[in-house]
Amino acid sequence: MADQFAASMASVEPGSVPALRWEEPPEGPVLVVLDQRRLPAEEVGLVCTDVPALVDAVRTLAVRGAPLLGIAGAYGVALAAVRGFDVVEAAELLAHARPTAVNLAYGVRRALGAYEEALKDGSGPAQAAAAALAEARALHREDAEASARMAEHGLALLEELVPGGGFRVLTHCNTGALVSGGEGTALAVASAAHRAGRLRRLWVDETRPLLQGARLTAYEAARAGMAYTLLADNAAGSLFAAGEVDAVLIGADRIAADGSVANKVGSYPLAVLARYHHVPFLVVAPVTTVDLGTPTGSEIEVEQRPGHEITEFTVVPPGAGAEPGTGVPVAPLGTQAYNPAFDVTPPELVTAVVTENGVVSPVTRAGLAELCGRSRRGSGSEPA
Ligand SMILES: CSC[C@H]1O[C@H](OP(=O)(O)O)[C@H](O)[C@@H]1O
Repeated sequence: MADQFAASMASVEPGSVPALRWEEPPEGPVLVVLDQRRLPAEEVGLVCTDVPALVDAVRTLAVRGAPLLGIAGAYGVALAAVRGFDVVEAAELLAHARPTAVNLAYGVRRALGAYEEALKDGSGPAQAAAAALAEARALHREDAEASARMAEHGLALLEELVPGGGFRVLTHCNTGALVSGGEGTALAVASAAHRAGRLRRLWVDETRPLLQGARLTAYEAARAGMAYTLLADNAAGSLFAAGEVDAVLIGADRIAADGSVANKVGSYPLAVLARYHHVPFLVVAPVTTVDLGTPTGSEIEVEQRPGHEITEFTVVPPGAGAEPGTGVPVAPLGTQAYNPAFDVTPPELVTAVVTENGVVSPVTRAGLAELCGRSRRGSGSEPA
């Protein structure tokens, strides 16, 4: 199965990488996720035959990125239902696999809701499982559509904010097709600018400690043929000082009702740099990442990850395992490490939030609520 998936990857158009796919082999349905821990060296599919396997893939960031976590969570509920596992228990495990990205709980709730609704309407377990799968597929499609519309709105905003020559855009972490049913969020805007011949340079923060930028954004940018340059996170300040950045484009894991943005750690310092250097700081996220149930940024739970991600340098070589703690120590044994996966940027440092329903700038509670209100499926959601 994994080989088939890898083989299918080879034929994938540059820039559009299937980050996950539902498969129905004779031995029973599975969710195959592209193991992002092994990129860029290997394109290997991780075959999840049950929910614990998917939960482990989420926790170890084999599958990652807010919108994709929502899609994976929804398929996970469907997997539990079609394989006759305890669906409510599976939903609980999935929704709490990682705390910060609101999309995960949202996707789980979407599929669980469809399953329970079907049972309430008198359907049997098989039909209810089919309803959960249909909802996961719907969420997958919706996210792809949202990605395309975010790219349109984001490109139009860049044209407005950065008139004249091409854009030199700095991005952090990874926000492309690897986090989405489509081409992603912030990186989808950069891809649209690239296709329009307007992307002069994509500055790619390596994004310590898990190097999503160096490993994943560089991989996606190279496949798409973008003009990109990788930099150490610490070097971003000197790029701003040299006047080399026209705009910052980042994604989000949870946007609170007041417009506070939780995103990969290192986003907040970029917002401060952008403000000091009068550079637009743009957050690109679907409305499913806006959580009107969380009033302010101080209520967002920021995931604290294991210290070995900081004290060891871990790159999964081809064919090797991806077990935690298999890295090369870069600090003395026993070193304590502070390793928040995200930080929170206050709304006053965000120039605009770009969603599939449009742009809000400045970022206000009312503006966000209005954008979310335009959605068919409603906005963000209370955590499951
Ligand atoms: C647009 S979702 C991508 C978002 O998720 C990343 O976090 P992680 O790699 O830990 O899943 C990062 O915050 C990105 O901005």
